[in-house]
Amino acid sequence: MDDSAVIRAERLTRRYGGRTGFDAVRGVDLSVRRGELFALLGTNGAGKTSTLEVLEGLAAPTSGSVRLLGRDPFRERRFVRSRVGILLQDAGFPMDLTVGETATTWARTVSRPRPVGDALDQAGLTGRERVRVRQLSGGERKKLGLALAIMGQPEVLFLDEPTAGLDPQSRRHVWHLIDRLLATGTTILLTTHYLAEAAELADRLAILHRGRIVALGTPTEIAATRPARITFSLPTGTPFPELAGATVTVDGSQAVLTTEDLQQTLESVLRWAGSEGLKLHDLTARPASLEEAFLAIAESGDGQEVAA
Ligand SMILES: Nc1ncnc2c1ncn2[C@@H]1O[C@H](COP(=O)(O)OP(=O)(O)OP(=O)(O)O)[C@@H](O)[C@H]1O
Repeated sequence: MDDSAVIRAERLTRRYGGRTGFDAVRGVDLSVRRGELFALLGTNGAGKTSTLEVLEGLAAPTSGSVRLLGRDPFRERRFVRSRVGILLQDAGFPMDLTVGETATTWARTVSRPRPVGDALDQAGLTGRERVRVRQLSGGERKKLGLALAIMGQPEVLFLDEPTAGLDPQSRRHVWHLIDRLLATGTTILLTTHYLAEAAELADRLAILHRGRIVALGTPTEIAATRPARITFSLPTGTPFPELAGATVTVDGSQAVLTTEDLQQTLESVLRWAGSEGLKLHDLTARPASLEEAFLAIAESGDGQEVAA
């Protein structure tokens, strides 16, 4: 296990409802390095929040071990609390306070608060200080949660679905905030259902499925566990040759090839088209996306570990 890990879980399990209860997390091993953004992905109910709460120290593991900044986050709350920021999915703010009052009250509870105006500005709430929490939209409450999570200038930031429910512009704003935090060395663990967001932001990610990690690696490594695709159209009835290493499907004029070696297959296709004097219309060639890898895992029943 990596000694430079800021967050570390070994054989982590979490069960709800006692001995005969439900195992939401079933033996998770992961480590997050200093300064990295690690994304935890998974279908609804896969166990992301259940895992996060244990890593944050908000719940004890049923078994296994967790280290946050080298400490037990559940037993050593005092130590980790001043160094860690947390955005919960449902923050439960007092509804009668204004945004400014909520932020000021929170700033008094952290040891190294940034200026309240700065935290609100970073989270995209400038000009909303006097608005009561009950009058905020769902997206604005999310932003308030973000402002509080970064208030203490944390070394480690846990973000449970930070962009869920945000409009595209606000989502982009949060991405820029995340970029700035990473640039100052913050370590970030986030969950998201937006695969393009994970592909864009994450240094590494894990896909949880039914409480187990079934894929772990960089977004590119995980996408590469699925075959690449080449598509084009050609005159109906044109005979198409067998190509080593590729699966070819021709439906009318539309040809779809899947391959583990995109470059080699593409070369073969272009050589064949050249020798036949054919023009391939609508030609596309691309590696698999993270979304394709995710869907393959989600549809695969129990799933197998696909990368490490
Ligand atoms: N307090 C609880 N008591 C019993 N079961 C729970 C409790 N909290 C969560 N679960 C169950 O544990 C499983 C994992 O839930 P969890 O919230 O960790 O999933 P998730 O991956 O975060 O899902 P989502 O993407 O929908 O937020 C689910 O089947 C859920 O019903």
